[in-house]
Amino acid sequence: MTQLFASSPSAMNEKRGNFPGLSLPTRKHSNESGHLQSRIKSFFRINSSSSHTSSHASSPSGEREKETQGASAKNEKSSAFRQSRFLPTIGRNRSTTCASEGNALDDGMSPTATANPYFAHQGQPALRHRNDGSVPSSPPDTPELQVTGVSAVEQANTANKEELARKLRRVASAPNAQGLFNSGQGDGRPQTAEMGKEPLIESTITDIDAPIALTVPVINGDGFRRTYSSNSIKVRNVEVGPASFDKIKLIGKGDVGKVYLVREKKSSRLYAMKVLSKKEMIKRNKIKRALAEQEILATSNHPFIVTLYHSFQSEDYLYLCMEYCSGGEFFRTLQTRPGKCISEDAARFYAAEVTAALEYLHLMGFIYRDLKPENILLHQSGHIMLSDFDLSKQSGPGGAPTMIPGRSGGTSSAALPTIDTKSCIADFRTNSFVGTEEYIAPEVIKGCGHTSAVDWWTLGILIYEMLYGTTPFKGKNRNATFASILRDDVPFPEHSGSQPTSNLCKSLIRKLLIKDETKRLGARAGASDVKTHPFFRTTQWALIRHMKPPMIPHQGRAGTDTINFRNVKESASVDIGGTQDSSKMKGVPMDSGLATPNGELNDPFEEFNSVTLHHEGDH
Ligand SMILES: Nc1ncnc2c1ncn2[C@@H]1O[C@H](COP(=O)(O)OP(=O)(O)OP(=O)(O)O)[C@@H](O)[C@H]1O
Repeated sequence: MTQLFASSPSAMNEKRGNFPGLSLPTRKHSNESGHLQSRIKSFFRINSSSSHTSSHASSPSGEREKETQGASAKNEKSSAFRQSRFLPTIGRNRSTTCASEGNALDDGMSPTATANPYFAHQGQPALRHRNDGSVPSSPPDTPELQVTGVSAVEQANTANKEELARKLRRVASAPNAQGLFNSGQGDGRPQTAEMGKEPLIESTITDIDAPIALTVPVINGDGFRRTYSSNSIKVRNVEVGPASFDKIKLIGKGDVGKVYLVREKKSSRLYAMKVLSKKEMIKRNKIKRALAEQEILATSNHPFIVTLYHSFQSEDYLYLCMEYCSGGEFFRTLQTRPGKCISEDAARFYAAEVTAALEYLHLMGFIYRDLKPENILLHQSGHIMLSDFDLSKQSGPGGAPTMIPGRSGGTSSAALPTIDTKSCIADFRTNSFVGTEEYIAPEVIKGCGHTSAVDWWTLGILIYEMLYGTTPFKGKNRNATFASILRDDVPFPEHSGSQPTSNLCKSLIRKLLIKDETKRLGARAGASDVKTHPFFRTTQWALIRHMKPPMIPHQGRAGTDTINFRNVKESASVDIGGTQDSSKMKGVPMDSGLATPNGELNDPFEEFNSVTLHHEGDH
């Protein structure tokens, strides 16, 4: 068992730039709750007869880990996707950031974008490439807050560690480079038109204590409605506010937000609190992304997807109170390994967990779109947890998952019936230019729309990076990278220092990295295609949550020792310990420029849901 993350990071200067959304169709979801629930129900009905990822039962490690071992039928059902919930623990970390601060139309939510962002904009400075390893500026105007649990020495060392962290850092995620691309598209103001204008026709949670959960506001017309649909989550009106938490330490920083390790005063539990500046979101047109992230986190219920416990807002900030993944970023783990890579067996383990998480997301109608080691967090136990859903996209109502009979005469796994989760979002295409430079799929570069197949492409890149310590199409600049993505075969270097890669593994990578998305592995039946590839022949999908991860994060002495996180410098601290009740603090920052001609203020954050989510098994 390899113990990890203790070593100081070696100097690294690699960078990956992330992309902005160019345009997306407006979110139009009708009757989602019903669809989601029927999807889930039919999935479980089908799945009960097949071997599947979802039997993730209890997590054995960690004093704060929670187990729910459902004995009842209801519990068995829900436990198929999440039999265990983890409670917050420990850590130290790197963060992902936005690469650019375009002033465009948010989120790729503009309805107009059809331009090919690569060919139309080659050479433009729009998509900022953070080759200098710099860390974007933090959200400004964040007042100081009392910090507990951080020694003066540690704080004094921050500058040096920050320098190391910069070298370690290579990613900029979710940039809003739209401004780079979208001249002539829109007026550059935030897209508030489809936000919060439609009258609410239903705004109550009909039975917040019911085990099968429900719909929070439903918005009329072509608006979307939020749904929280799970047998094991109870949604309640938010039970906490900023003053309910003590801040311990800043552990991550993005371009509109910061992530703090916090302790809930009442329960003493640790959480990761993502605090997003409204002002910055408005400025950078990232409002919809934040709303989408909250929705996806609140809807998801899977052991490999970070758990949301509370979401609420104050006048200046949105708050997402999540499970604390004390193992930090998988990226950091990789970077601190010799050669920045891991063995094929270890790669198979992480690839399997990621596949399970993607399968779940697709089943729920979400395309993740930003898979990369930076967005894979490690739970204290060493299992993965996907995070950072601000680039994710929710499809409209899709089909129910269907059953694919096993192939007779195939391998044992191929002989089993499988689920076609692709059918859940099969027809959904979106056209944002989003992703991370080295991970971006050819169809995204071409700008002709993309589907959930982009997630299988990124899985191929991830597996490659785990094995080779670099990505396959990385060029000397963005255009070279894009050209290579569009044109080149996957290189499999075989120099003396490189570890041998099996033919099965190469076959999987090649199939995931097929440039034609319709021929790519996953195009036929989604995750089932991937899971039945012979590379995973030895993978026990149903037991994967019970397997011992190849690398176990170091634990600090105290739960608050964030040893697996980099030290993030905080220029201005967010006052998460304010005294006001969050529910009374909603509103638009006064200088947001969102006043209508009549002087009324549109609140772009009106649709942000303030909820507390009780997960089955948590106390
Ligand atoms: N639940 C968590 N547990 C532990 N650390 C976390 C958690 N969530 C986020 N972090 C840390 O904070 C960092 C920033 O989080 P995240 O990527 O979600 O923020 P972001 O503002 O969306 O960043 P970006 O601009 O890169 O998208 C992560 O890279 C990670 O290091």
